[in-house]
Amino acid sequence: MDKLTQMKCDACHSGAPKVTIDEMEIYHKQVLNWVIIERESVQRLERVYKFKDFVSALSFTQKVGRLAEDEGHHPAILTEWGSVGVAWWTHKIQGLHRNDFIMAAKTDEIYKDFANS
Ligand SMILES: C[C@H](O)[C@H](O)[C@H]1CNC2=NC(N)=NC(=O)C2=N1
Repeated sequence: MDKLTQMKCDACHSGAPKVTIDEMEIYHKQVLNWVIIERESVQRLERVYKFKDFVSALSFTQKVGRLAEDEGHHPAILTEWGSVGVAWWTHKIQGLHRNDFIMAAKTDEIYKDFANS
């Protein structure tokens, strides 16, 4: 199984396939801190990251935003004092695509720079 952090997102299009249950299980093993949750009939990946203050939370948010722009795939983000909630799903297919697991893994990589601060 290739590492999600080394993959690039595919261009999103409405005909793109959602991940199968088997793929979901395989990919989820690399992003175990994320939950797969269905909201308004759309499956998504969600994780809440903790920070020492708002400035750190905002800095992390900006880095995730830059990653999203670089990959052309964007999250829902809730930035608060001390925490940032991130959700990944693919709007075009109203569900989970491999892109979302790639982005969750890359979001975890960004957090490594903050985890011990
Ligand atoms: C035109 C643009 O690339 C597309 O609309 C992209 C933008 N970012 C996206 N992000 C997410 N999460 N899902 C999408 O379907 C999506 N589509």
